[in-house]
Amino acid sequence: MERIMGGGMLPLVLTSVGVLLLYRILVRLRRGAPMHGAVVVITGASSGLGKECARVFHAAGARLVLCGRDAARLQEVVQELSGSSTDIQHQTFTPSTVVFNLVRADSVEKAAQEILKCYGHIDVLINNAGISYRGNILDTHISVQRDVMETNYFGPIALTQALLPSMVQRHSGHIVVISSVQGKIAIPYRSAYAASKHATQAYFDCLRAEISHLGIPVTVISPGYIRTNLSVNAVTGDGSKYGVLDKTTASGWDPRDVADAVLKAVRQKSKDVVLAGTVPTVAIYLRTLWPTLFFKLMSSRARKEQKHKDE
Ligand SMILES: NC(=O)C1=CN([C@@H]2O[C@H](COP(=O)(O)OP(=O)(O)OC[C@H]3O[C@@H](n4cnc5c(N)ncnc54)[C@H](OP(=O)(O)O)[C@@H]3O)[C@@H](O)[C@H]2O)C=CC1
Ligand SMILES: CCCCCCCCCCCCCCCC(=O)OCC(=O)COP(=O)(O)O
Repeated sequence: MERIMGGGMLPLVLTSVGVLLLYRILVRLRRGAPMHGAVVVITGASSGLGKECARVFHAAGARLVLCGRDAARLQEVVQELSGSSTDIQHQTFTPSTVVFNLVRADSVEKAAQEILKCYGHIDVLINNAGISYRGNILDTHISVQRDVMETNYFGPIALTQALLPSMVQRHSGHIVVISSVQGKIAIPYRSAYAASKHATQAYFDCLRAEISHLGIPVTVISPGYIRTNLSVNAVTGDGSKYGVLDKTTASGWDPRDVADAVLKAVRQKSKDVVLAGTVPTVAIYLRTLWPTLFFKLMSSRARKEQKHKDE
């Protein structure tokens, strides 16, 4: 045996162990950061994409802090997650909840302190909460433009700025924001929403650059249509609720698939991710590479939509 090991087996064994180790390192690098025990804060966790993100991060073993305006609906999510057992490969933790309205600056500041008290620190902040809008600029009250901006832009950036110092102090953390394809291209009759998402993209791009040396990644995720109640909950030009499940929303991506992609982006610390089909992706490139054609297409889309409304 000694002769066999000495005469050729040893290099073979060492090479095999080396290859196996390399393989395990590559698999770990591909999978990205582990989520087990990570403290993950999710806003807008009571429904839609936020609720699905809660499900996938919970299953991955994260310690969740779920945020929303409605305490009862957040508790329902906690009950659902605590009762679920499918797909779970790790020890799981019962989520905590923090109830607050993103548009109220004082409540955001208080909520940030409450969030930090849950586990003493946070590892990942997922700014997901948001509201959409349907309307013609000519018929839209300026207060509606401001309200959408408060929910989708000022609220998330206020929460980010309130939580960031604790991440900087620990030299650790990760900021994530759910933007939209409409943070990259503006389509007619979505002025308030598209403007808030463009502002979101710009702010978090600046933040990424400013804190990259601190080892705190910033991930902007821009999905296309997702099958949620976003259009039902959208506001119109006079501030009333739109209340319609649009065909584009109803035929959108399954929120579970989008949540899986969010988990992957967080694990891999991706910087900017577009989760959309061919047409929106081509439209994003067209906006930069051939803007005159893009603007023509948008004008034609606006005319068609207006004609449809007039009929
Ligand atoms: N659905 C889609 O087609 C797409 C959605 N997105 C983005 O995904 C994110 C999630 O939306 P989605 O799940 O689709 O829609 P939903 O309407 O299902 O969820 C929106 C969530 O935001 C929360 N929210 C709304 N306003 C406030 C507020 N003032 N303060 C605190 N929380 C608030 C709601 O919580 P509650 O009412 O309980 O307070 C709710 O949980 C949004 O940022 C949206 O822009 C991006 C691309 C496409
Ligand atoms: C293959 C040839 C392509 C040529 C490109 C032509 C340009 C076509 C325009 C496409 C517009 C896509 C819009 C996508 C919008 C979107 O996905 O928004 C996601 C949301 O946030 C949805 O919110 P909403 O409230 O609007 O439902």
